[in-house]
Amino acid sequence: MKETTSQLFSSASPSCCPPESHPDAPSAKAPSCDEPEGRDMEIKQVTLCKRSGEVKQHTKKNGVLTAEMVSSCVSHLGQFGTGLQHLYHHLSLPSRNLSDISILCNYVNLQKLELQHNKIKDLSCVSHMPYLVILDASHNEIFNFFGFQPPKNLKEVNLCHNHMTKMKDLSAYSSLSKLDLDYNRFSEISGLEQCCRLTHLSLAHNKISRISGLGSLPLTYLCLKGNQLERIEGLENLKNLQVLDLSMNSITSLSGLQNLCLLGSINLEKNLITEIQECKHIHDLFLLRDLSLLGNPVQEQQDYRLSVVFLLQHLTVLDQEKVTAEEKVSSVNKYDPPLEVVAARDHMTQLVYQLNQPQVLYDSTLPGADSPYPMLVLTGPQGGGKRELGHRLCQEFSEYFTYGICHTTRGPYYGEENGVDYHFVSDEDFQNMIYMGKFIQTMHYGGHRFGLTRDAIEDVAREGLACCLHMELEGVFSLKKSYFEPRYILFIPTQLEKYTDRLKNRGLYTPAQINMAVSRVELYADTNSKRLGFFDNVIPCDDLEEAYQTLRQVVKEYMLLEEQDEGENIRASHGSTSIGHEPEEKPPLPVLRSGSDTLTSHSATALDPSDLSYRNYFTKIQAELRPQKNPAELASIRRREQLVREAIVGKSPGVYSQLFKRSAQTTPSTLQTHDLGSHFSEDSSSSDESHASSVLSVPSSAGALSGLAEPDISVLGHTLETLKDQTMDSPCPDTGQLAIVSPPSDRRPGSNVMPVLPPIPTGRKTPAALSLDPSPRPSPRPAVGEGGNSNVQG
Ligand SMILES: Nc1ncnc2c1ncn2[C@@H]1O[C@H](COP(=O)(O)OP(=O)(O)OP(=O)(O)O)[C@@H](O)[C@H]1O
Repeated sequence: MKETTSQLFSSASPSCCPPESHPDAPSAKAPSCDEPEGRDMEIKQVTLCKRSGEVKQHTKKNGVLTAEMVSSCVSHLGQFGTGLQHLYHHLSLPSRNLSDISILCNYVNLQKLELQHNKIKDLSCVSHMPYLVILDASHNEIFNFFGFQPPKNLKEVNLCHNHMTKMKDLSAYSSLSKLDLDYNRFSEISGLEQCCRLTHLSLAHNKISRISGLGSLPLTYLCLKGNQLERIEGLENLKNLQVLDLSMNSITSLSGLQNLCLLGSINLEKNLITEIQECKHIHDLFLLRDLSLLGNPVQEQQDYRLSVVFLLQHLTVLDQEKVTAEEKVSSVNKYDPPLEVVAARDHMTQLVYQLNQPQVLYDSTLPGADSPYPMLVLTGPQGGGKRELGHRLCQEFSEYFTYGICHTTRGPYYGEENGVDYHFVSDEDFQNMIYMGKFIQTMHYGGHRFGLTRDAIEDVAREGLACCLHMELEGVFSLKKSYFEPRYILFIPTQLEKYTDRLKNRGLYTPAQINMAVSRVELYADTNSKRLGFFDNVIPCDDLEEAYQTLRQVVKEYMLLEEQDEGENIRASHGSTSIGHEPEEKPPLPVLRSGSDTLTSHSATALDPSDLSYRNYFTKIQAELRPQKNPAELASIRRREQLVREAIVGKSPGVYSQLFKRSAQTTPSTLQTHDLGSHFSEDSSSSDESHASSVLSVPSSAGALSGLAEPDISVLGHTLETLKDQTMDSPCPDTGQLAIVSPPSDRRPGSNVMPVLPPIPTGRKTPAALSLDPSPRPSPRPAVGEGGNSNVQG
């Protein structure tokens, strides 16, 4: 179309709008609009050009750009100037063998000029194009960097594949936003500091050995591919950078990228990065989605891909391959497995090695899988005082408890005795014990291994005592997967400064160990708040004396000692309501309520007390695997039932219910995010929430929720009915009063004895048995004291 009318041809003419008519235009000799000769000449030239291909050919050979060629290559008609003349403003002359384009001095109105793949050395004509916005002179023979006066509006310049060696000050090119200078011979970046609009800069395949001169440019894209860089530097202020290509250099470290928080893509292919740990430098770049380390030595490292995916969990593409969800999960499970995964793996390991042992008749004092052995597990962060409290408890209640001694590979602290505090063993022995299937659970902590053997519990049981243990959270998770069903009491520091000081005063730990211990407080608090009833009780341990008083109170109530002392009849009433339980069958010793006594469920089959098979460990697991109500539902039901019970027995939420405040809105939603495995362990004990606060006077922390939930009428109706039936059927034999007890669903499923069972095994606690014991157990004693009393690592 542009070649059909002479009028339009004339629009492309330099004569239409002389440079002088534009205030910004540099002085250039151009015919004025009034000059009829100019227009005539142009029309003539173009006509000539159209008629004679020969002439055109001839012009090309010379490499001199002619007006005819210009006329045939202009496009994009637009209105221009005050008079709104029609002008072409786009000239495209690629691959014309041009070397002389001086004629373009006359084309002052061009806005876009494409001259790629020619033989141009001189671009000075551009000085006459005040309106030029885009210039592409790539693949030419230009030596002179920006050898023209700055067009005011010049935004995009492509000078790739030329022969330029030195950059110059471009502060006059204030509109410049995109600059491509690939394949030149620059050895230094300079002169760009004032280009305050420059967002795209490419200097690929030059000879740059150091990144400099970028100041704080607003770059969003930077390519320095194929240079001679050895380190990443000078980028720290490029806060807008989103895409960075540093491939094909000799870079060894990712240091220098850590502040570029908008980076979304980094190409570091074909460099010399050897360490996976280098990824830590870009770990905090939360917008980073695409990273390529192809062709780096680091790729040969074992588990390279999983490690990188783990370190950079926001990545969606690594080494040009999509990061899959499976890879993300596997990497987390490998390098920072959730507690459930750690516990499941540990449980599986111990179980497999145990099953691998030649099957022998085991002379066990422990009750069978169907009647759990009473255990008390004190848990909490290291050095929180649980060990001291456990020892003290075992001293005061020595008739009922003694200390279960774990194995550890760590050396004894000053004052610790082998066989009293721990069985101190070598790594090799510990590993052998694993192979021999000795452990019920193990865990790594602080570079050492800890483990509870079946024998350790057996030793205590043989004495007719209940076993008291202390362990970290992972141990609890693992133990919950076993057939033991202890009571779990969490000791948690609520004043972190005080806790830190206590750890420091012990003089046993390095700052890193202290940091780790302190950081784990949150883990415990989180577990408590997100897993209803996971712990049976939570006791703050900022003040050890107070904590101990609470502990002994809790334990007394577990064992119904107070009720006995005070002549109360609650225990008797429990006995009287037990199905198939004769009063004379009551165990002679106080009892510990097991963690699952209070399992509250609406599944009749799961709670049928006459179903003895339920108590079988494997049946229990199968039952857990069956589809069931989701934890949020169960928790909600439990809360509501508890509300009813509390209302009936006239109990208000206990003092510790406020310890870890939770909101009714957040807890269920968090629960829903747990995996199925975590529900299992939770279900086996979570009901203790209701039990702890309904039957015990010291409620569990989970009781905090009790006042928050809106009662569900149907559930309340059901619970009220159940309780009514119970109380009607269960007159207290001693007092004749109606005893308030938990509904049958609150008891250990299948229990045919008191709901507070199991009993401490008494069979072997006889003087004879004790006197036959060749190595009487040392009496429990306080553990390593506080206050830094000359603690030396053994
Ligand atoms: N079998 C086990 N399973 C899990 N955790 C265990 C086990 N045995 C001990 N632990 C726990 O491992 C952590 C480190 O044990 P260590 O004996 O070194 O602690 P500590 O410095 O003496 O502090 P604490 O007074 O809490 O025991 C402690 O929190 C301890 O309770």
